[in-house]
Amino acid sequence: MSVTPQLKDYFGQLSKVEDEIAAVQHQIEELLDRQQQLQSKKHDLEREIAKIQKGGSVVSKGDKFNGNDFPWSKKLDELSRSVFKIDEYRPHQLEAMNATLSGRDLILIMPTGSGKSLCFQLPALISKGITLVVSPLVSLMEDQLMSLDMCGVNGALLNADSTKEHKNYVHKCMIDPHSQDLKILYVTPEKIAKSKMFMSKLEKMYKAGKFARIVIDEVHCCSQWGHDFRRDYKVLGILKRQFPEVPLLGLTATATQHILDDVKNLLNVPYCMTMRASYDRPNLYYEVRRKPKKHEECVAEISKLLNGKFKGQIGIIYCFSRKDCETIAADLRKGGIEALPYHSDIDSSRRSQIHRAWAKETIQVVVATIAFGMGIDKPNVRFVIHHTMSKSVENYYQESGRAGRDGLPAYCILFLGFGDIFRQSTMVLTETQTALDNLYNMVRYCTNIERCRRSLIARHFGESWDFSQCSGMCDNCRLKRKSEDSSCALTQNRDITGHCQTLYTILNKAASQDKKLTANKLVDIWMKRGPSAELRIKDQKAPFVTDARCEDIVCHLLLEGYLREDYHFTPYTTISYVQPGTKEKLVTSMGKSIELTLRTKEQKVYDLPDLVSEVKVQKRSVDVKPSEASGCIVISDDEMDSGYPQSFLLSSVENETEIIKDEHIVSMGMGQSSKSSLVTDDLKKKKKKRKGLEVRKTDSSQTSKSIITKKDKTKVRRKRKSSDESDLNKSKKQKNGVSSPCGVPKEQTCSRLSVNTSQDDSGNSEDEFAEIRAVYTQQLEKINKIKK
Ligand SMILES: Nc1ncnc2c1ncn2[C@@H]1O[C@H](COP(=O)(O)OP(=O)(O)OP(=O)(O)O)[C@@H](O)[C@H]1O
Repeated sequence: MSVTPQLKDYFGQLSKVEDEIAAVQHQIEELLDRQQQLQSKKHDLEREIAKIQKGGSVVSKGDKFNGNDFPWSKKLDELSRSVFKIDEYRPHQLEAMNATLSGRDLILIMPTGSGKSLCFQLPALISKGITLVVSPLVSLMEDQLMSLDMCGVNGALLNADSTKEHKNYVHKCMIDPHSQDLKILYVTPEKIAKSKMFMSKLEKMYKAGKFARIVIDEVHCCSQWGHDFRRDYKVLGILKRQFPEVPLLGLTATATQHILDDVKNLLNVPYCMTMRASYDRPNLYYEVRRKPKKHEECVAEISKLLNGKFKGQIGIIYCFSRKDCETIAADLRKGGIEALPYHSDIDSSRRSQIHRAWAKETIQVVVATIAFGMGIDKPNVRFVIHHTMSKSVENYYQESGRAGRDGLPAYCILFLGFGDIFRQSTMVLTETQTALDNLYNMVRYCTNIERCRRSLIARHFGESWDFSQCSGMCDNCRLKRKSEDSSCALTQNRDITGHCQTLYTILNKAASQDKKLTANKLVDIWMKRGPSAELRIKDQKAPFVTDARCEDIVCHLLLEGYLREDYHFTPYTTISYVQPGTKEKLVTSMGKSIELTLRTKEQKVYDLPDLVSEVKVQKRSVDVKPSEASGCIVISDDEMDSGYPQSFLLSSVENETEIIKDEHIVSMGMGQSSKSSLVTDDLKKKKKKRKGLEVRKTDSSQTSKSIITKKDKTKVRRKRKSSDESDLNKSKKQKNGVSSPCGVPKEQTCSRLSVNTSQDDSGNSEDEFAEIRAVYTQQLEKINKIKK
């Protein structure tokens, strides 16, 4: 299609508007950050003032319900101790219970594992009559009934499997004004939606003055904008319409403002009270890792975690499919890890068996689909690993939130794989209108390399949260903290317009041959490899970036609308192809430029052979300097100038991602072959004086060289200790973590680089996690101080 002047004009205007929107968006982000900081400061100041003025009580919205002077307060305290064995309420529990006991309709939003159930279970014992609890899963209700039973509370469940006798008993309790037996009745939403008989019993219960409270668990399921929409939840509005006098309590861990408004309308409680606890789970450490391309490598990385820093600890690995669960669990078992799969194809008795084995800690890890979900109430889950990213931020928050319910540090590690984006998108495509947007928001969370992950989650749920409170409890903040020691900016924007144009050329060439390309195939053709040679662009050179970077670019272009997914349905599967997006003309005709934020320095930790202590990165090769076998060597500028040590030229070391191995070394300067002969006495003396791990930049007369010197003996020793015997024997070839500026062109190398431990659990993981624990403890102290 030719571009007419009018069209050109419109495109020009569109481009300007888009630029302005981007600029405004940037300002909004900055202002929101500032707002978060100010609000947090404001709350701290208010607390301090309140402490002084009121002898410690905190002014907050829920204050009205915060007291202990309600008619039921004494009984509430008694029962919490005697029945539930609880000495102290958690934040918002008391306010929520007082509000619902005062007859207020309330939606309570508290993080996973924060104790929402108590907020209706305890009031149920105080109120006259029966509390009706609508819950989405029978297993969830059964778990709760089991715990209630252990506390001596009489609860019941009605579902399709209930026997006639059980139904009769429950119906009798519902309508008999004298029966005080039953306190809590659990039903599925289907029961409300489909059983007229049950509704008539509820009417009678209402008339008999025995309808104490309506509780809707996982209340976000009402909204089709939510991540867990249940059709039958939509009819629950009937409850408040039929029983307006009965207080309603909605519970959820996740609801954006938009979902909340929707839920309130659907439930016929548009003006009900909302209590929202912070989404932040300060004890959870969030991290996103790039998923290794090969399945075996990914399993190896996970095994390393499970046998390393998570050894002896209990956790969950979430996978995309049932097949993935089976394969990964089997592979982990081969490596000696007690892992079992859990998914909906496994029959329910076996599932319960696996759940019990995990709960009793006879297995270390459950490798599960999201079927292993709601209602998991194990307090000491120390890690949740996502082998495949979740389909929305809400899902991720819920799934990862199963870690650390005891409040102690726990780790949430997500492996982001390029292909997983498309596996998920073809899956969620037909779910709800917003499913794809939700997925793309999740991808945005994963690909964000700048912002604090907990503030990204908080922002997603519309919460103002001061990200400075994270202080290193997510990978991005940790890197930021480390980079503050160096003089380099952590990120920089790169122009990727040329790459985008190349991709358009490839896609258009494919279209002209009536072919469609998946994202992976597009990257292959762009990288000039794979079978579809006829689609390669003749004059185009393979981009001088890694696979990973190519994928980042495609991903960014998708998220920003320069590319789009185009789905194709076959009788067996759905395929996602990539097409130019709606913004194609902006780039091809209007000269619009596109930028992508990248890390200035790839703070990757490399496994270097022991021969290497120093790396100088050039385009596709890396010059290394030999070290002594211990890996502890100091090379000063003088030594460099004096011609020591020899230089090795490494071949085929791909920027950023490759592990540098001995076989990469194709030449050694000046024929040096014995590493022991490389170490002079003088050097040995010097190395003892130095400590720390740093990268220095030295300027020779011709070029500026990036040099990494590895000086931390203790670190190296610790690393060596941790690797097994055979590794030690092979130590001439492997495992000596040194940070490298690989991938950064010479002129962009930094004077100091720090180690990205988020990518490394081989060497100093214990140090790293000790550090995280220390940060966490500090935070906890801060929080406790504020609370007091
Ligand atoms: N005040 C408290 N003190 C100590 N433990 C508590 C307190 N309140 C609740 N708990 C315990 O915390 C655990 C989690 O509570 P609960 O299952 O109610 O969480 P939840 O908020 O409903 O989580 P989810 O959203 O994941 O279902 C339970 O074992 C519960 O007994």
